[in-house]
Amino acid sequence: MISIEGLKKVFSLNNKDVVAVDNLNLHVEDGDIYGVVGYSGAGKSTFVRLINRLEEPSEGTVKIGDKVITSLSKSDLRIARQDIGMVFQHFNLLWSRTVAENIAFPLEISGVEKQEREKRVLELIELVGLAGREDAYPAQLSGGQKQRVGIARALANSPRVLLCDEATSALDPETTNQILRLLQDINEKLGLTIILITHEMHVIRKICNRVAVMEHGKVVEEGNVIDVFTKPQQQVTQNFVEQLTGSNEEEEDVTELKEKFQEGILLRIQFLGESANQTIISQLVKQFDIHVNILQGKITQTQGGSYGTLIVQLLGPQQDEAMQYLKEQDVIEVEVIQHA
Ligand SMILES: Nc1ncnc2c1ncn2[C@@H]1O[C@H](COP(=O)(O)OP(=O)(O)OP(=O)(O)O)[C@@H](O)[C@H]1O
Repeated sequence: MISIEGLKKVFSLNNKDVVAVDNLNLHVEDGDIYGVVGYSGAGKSTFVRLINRLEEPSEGTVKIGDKVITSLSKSDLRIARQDIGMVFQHFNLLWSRTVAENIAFPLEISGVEKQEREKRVLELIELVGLAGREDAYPAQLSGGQKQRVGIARALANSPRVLLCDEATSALDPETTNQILRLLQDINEKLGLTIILITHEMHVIRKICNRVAVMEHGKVVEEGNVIDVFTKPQQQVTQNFVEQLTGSNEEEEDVTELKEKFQEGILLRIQFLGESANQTIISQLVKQFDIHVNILQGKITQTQGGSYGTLIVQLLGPQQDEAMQYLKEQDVIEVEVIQHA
């Protein structure tokens, strides 16, 4: 488990103090893919760099397993860092070295013998899907392939923790999805704990099981992804969730929908993540003498189930009974927008 207590980082800039990370507390369980999301300047990059002491904290402790990282001497820190891989937004590859040589680099530093090194490099190349490209130079690779090299290099010393600092932010959407799938695969295959920093909520949605939202150097909200997505508490979290659900636009549309669909009952159904909710609409149509007119909606999948909203119109003799049935289901929340 990773345990972070009272972490603080103050930079001094033109004789002014900038508090980048401010009394940050966080607990990450083994095997988590833990997402940290926040707007630019929230302190995410500083935070992730404090974990392996690429930045020295001003205050606080970072504990990984039974090692207090923040109290280690420089030489002990070097050894402890073999347990903490890191992936960067701009890959940070060595441009004059081939793919295989880039991946071998951390193994050379930790003194692994040549034969063992070559074997490990081949395993890693296979793992990240770069077979056949071992002799290419970074300049000859696509962005996604460069990041695969970055990931393989980060995994070279078989770390227990992988820190990803905006690992997909320089990539197009399709490549982002491939890299996220690779991270998920590695998490499952190797049981690796991943802390992933991002400003993109869809990255959190795709692969994280837990999320922390950062603002002004602090964690302002945290929890299981599905809980935070379905019941965001803070304004900043609501803004991030709206990136995915488009609920901002939805509010504007509701007035129009009410005018356009004046018959029957208009309902907003919020799906709360349980997989059981997926057949609710079809069950409704089977059980009651009604028509369901789906007017608007966005349902999306997370690691914890589906969530999102649907706006529907119920029409027919049993529309009230159908509405009552929906209200009794505890895997959804139902709000009556209009009842003719
Ligand atoms: N080396 C530094 N010296 C002075 N101030 C810094 C330094 N590094 C970061 N900061 C400041 O600390 C704050 C947090 O920056 P940080 O880069 O950690 O945020 P972020 O959430 O990662 O944002 P971004 O995604 O834009 O990098 C910002 O106000 C930034 O200007």
